[in-house]
Amino acid sequence: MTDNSPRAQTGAPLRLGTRRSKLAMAQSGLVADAVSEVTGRAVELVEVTTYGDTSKEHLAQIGGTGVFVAALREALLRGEVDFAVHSLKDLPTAQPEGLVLAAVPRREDPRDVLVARDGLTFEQLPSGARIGTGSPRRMAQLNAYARSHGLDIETVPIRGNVDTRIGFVRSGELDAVVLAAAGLSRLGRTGEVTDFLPVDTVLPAPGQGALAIECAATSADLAAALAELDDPYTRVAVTAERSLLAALEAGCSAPVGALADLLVDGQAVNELRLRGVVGSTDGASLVQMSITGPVPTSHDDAAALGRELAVEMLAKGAAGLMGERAL
Ligand SMILES: NCc1[nH]cc(CCC(=O)O)c1CC(=O)O
Repeated sequence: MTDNSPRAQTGAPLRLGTRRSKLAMAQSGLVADAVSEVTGRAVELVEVTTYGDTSKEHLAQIGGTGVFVAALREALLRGEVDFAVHSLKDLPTAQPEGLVLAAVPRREDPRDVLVARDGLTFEQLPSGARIGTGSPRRMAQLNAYARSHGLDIETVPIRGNVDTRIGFVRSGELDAVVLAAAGLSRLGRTGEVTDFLPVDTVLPAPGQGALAIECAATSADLAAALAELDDPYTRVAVTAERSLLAALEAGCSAPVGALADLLVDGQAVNELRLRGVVGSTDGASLVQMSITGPVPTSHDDAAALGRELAVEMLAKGAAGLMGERAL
């Protein structure tokens, strides 16, 4: 297949559709530079306004973070932009017809972090500490950890961009907020992190820390060029994580955590481990399991690992824990 669109032939700048938020602009800017390098073409950012950017409603009520993605995808399908960059963890697991995930670049630190007042770590938070997070996944795991370690914390539902969320701590309204390390790193704000939460305590969202570069299926030449930015290990890991999420039939704001990592024995990478968790937001019940297999050599094999873990988690009651949410 060749790319017959006029733009492919003119050498005009490639148009990167992006949301206007600081995080989206930072992510798009990083990818724009990398794409310029591999294609030898200029890349221009085209702002696309999404319903999620303007709505004051609670995310859960308007259908999860997927709303941010929809407008970008429509712009791609209409040919108004040539490619788009998403946070992979915000992408619905079903790949829409007409669009391809051209690349998943090497993932950043997948962990969640704490930004707390007075430089406090999670263990140093005082009794009764109020921790802000809008994520049922983070609530479930923080509350479960607190229960099993005799800590007294309160998770407080919040939403908003990174500035808004950290603002709750700076204003003294909350003792701490939980954010993704990758987002803060891309914003150059890692210095504000007061604790990196171990993945054994809080397993990140499927795909957290990874970006997805998407274009129209008809832009075959562009897709091939973008594929140079793909990191095969990251792709395999996030494919397993997202397949677990899909097989649990959970949405992107469900209380599901997943992380696949490569186990290295000596010099050789020889196994992929996939860990998954589902919990009730109060932390009273948690299903946490892991599975290990040979490093998948295809996306299908990676997806199979995710489905296998989902079957085991469902057998341990995972479905009942997601049932408390409509999404
Ligand atoms: N839900 C919003 C969102 N989507 C992606 C990131 C951070 C970047 C990433 O995880 O790749 C964030 C912010 C956060 O969770 O703190």
